[in-house]
Parts: sequence; C-alpha cells; structure tokens
Amino acid sequence: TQSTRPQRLLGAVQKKATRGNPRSVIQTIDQFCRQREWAMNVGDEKGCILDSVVTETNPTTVLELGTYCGYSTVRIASLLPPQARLITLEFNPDFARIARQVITWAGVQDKVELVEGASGDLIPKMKAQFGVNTFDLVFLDHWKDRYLPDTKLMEECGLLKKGSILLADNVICPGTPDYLEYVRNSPRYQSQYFKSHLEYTKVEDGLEKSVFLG
Ligand SMILES: O=C(NCCO)c1cc(-c2ccc(F)cc2)cc(O)c1O
Ligand SMILES: [Mg+2]
Repeated sequence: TQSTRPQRLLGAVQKKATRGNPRSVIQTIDQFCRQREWAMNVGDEKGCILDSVVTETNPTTVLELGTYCGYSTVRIASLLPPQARLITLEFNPDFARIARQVITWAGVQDKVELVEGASGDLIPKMKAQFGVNTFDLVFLDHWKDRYLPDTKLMEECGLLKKGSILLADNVICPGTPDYLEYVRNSPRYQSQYFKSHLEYTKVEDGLEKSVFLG
C-alpha cells in the first residue's frame, strides 16, 4: 500500500535527524520539503518570524491551531522556558499520529499536549478540561475559514487577555480575507503584517501579528 506524504516526512526525520535535537528535526523537514516533496509546514523563512515573535512574547501558555506534522510545534516548543506549555489542536487523525512521533523524536513532548479534534469544539473546553486560564500566544495555522470564527470563540470564552498575541499563517496564500479584515479593523486589536513567502516557494505570503487590547 502507498505511503502518505506525512509518513514519508516522518521517515526522513527518523532516518536523518538526531533524536532529542529539535533544530536537526526542523532542518531535516525543511531539506525534505525543498529537495523531495513540498509540504505545508510554515517553513524556515516564515519560521524565523515565528521564532522572533515567540522569543519576544516569552509565553507561558501557547495554543497552536493546526499541528499537521508538528514542524511549528517543535519550532515553538524548542523556544519555551521549562514550565511553559504548548497545546496544539489537530482535526486530522493521520496528521496527529505522525506529529506525535515527530514531536517525540525532537524531544519536546514534555512541553506539548497534542489534542485531536475540531478547534470549534475544543476551544470552549480549554478552561475546564485543560486547566488553561488565558493564552499568551496563539498560532493560527489550521483551516483558513476557521481563523475568524475561532478567534471570536476565544474572545467569547475569555481565553485572551490584554496583551495576548495572535500570529496567523497564510494570510495571503491560501488567504484568510475575513480574518484579516476583522483584526485590521477591530478596535480590540493592534495588527501588523510580516511580508514573507509561501513555504519553500517564491509566492508571496505572510504572517499577521495581532495584539489583543482587551
Ligand atoms: O491548509 C493549510 N493548513 C491547514 C491544514 O490542515 C495550509 C495550506 C497551504 C497551501 C496549500 C496549497 C497551496 F497551493 C498553497 C498553500 C499552506 C499552508 O501553510 C497551510 O497551513
Ligand atoms: Mg500554514
């Protein structure tokens, strides 16, 4: 039976990356995606912007929407202080199965909680079921038509506090027009666009960083 792209990506990690070394896992995935097969990881160019936002925020509690193979999960977790934690939500069970193995190979599993399910169902359970108060940083990288409804849901559930950062991938390609319009025009956010490129290509894309003003 045919292997899937996530399975082949995991194979490359297990063959070429050093166990317990997040940087080597990131490097291996980027090399795989440049030389073998494109995959929808945030990639190294946008990944450097992600890194700078994470380090500048110095978050204690992070939410990632859309795990895929765990590339950005590993990137973020590797920058977190010891007590900090990252909750990552993935709807697709096949992606989740691969991501767990990538996260463990990188050695960051103690900082990460991967939860399978629909973000719209899981976000309202964050406080009661996952012991979360508010998120310091949210990385949006899941279905592009879920960015806006899930942002409104996080507001309604009291999961954002004054100063919480939303960082959204793919605001140009594939694009999230309704989300962009919302965060750029709402008085409750201060938004900033970081121009970049679609992972592993020359196509324009970018990250939108939005600070919740309370
Ligand atoms: O759908 C995406 N993520 C959620 C997955 O559950 C996604 C898609 C693309 C992309 C795909 C196809 C294309 F032609 C261009 C872009 C890129 C990304 O970074 C993404 O995050
Ligand atoms: Mg993306």
